Amino acid sequence: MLWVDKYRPKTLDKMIVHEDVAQNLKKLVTEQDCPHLLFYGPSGNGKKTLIMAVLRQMFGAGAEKVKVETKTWKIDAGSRTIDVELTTLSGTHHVEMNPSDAGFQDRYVVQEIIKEMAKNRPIDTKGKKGYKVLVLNEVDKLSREAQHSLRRTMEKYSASCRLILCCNSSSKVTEAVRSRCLNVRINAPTEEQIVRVLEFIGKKEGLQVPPGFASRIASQSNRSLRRAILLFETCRVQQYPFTSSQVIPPMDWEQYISEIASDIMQEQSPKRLFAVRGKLYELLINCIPPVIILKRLLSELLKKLDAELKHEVCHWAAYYEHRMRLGQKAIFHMEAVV
Ligand SMILES: Nc1ncnc2c1ncn2[C@@H]1O[C@H](COP(=O)(O)OP(=O)(O)OP(=O)(O)O)[C@@H](O)[C@H]1O
Repeated sequence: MLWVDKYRPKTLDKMIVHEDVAQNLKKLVTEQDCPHLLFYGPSGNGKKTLIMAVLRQMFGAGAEKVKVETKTWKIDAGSRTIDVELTTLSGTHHVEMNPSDAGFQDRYVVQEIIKEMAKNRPIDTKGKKGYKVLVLNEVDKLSREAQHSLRRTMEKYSASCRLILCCNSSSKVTEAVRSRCLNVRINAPTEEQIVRVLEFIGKKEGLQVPPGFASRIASQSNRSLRRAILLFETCRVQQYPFTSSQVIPPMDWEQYISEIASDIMQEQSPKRLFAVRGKLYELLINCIPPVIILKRLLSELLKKLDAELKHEVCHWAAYYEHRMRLGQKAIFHMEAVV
């Protein structure tokens, strides 16, 4: 098991960062009827970890037992029937899914599937009526229509179901949905907090970590906890015992993008564009999200460009990034930027 999974804190009391948020959530879950929750913040910093711990606090250790199901739903949309395939993770008291996976059919997922799940009210062990939790990931990627439907579901079934929404950017979630949830922002941890987590893992693994080594990893991690832990594990595989001068390798996909940026700068011809397209495909095949590729490519290009061109390149990158979000085939838009 990778360290990021092995050392993911399981309960709200064991959090090494965001302890204050965890304690507030604990109070909320134990003392009151929990509202709908919206977790947002940069990637790799503990949203999922907190959500899992909240579920554990609500339903006990049983919340961790989940089964993965991929089902095709037949949805009646007026004159025709639509097939929507969706993967869900379901436990006894909760269901987790990523409704934006259904692409432009996402509103059917919200209108039919989520509504159906929200309707059924479970009965707890004491015979009282309990509630079900639906965890929806990447809600910022949902279309407007889907978000409007979500708002209706939230209102109508609030007695039988609680929603826990998770996303990177709350500005892409409509005001109507945001205002019906308790918004929980999960900030990127500081470098000191990252060092604390790395030292904790080092201790658990029984490693000798030279002074300053953890803080070097933290400063290269871009304040992402997941990235810092992955880098730490890469260093461990590469060389142990650690030395204070040991090179911390960059992520290979990042290095690959930096090569693409050099290719673009060296020559601007159809032949080179063709070669770059192949490399972009390679990244997409390895499941690097297109938006992340574009962002990274832009930051690599900005390092190499003349000051007067920077503004224009940023403008076109932003323009095509927006179009990419509206469209389905990312490669066209990435190529347009190149
Ligand atoms: N409070 C914490 N204390 C210690 N380690 C943590 C904490 N929160 C998260 N981590 C570590 O950071 C890793 C990444 O966290 P997590 O998967 O929760 O991020 P995320 O914000 O949900 O990311 P994404 O938005 O990309 O899904 C976890 O695997 C875990 O090892």
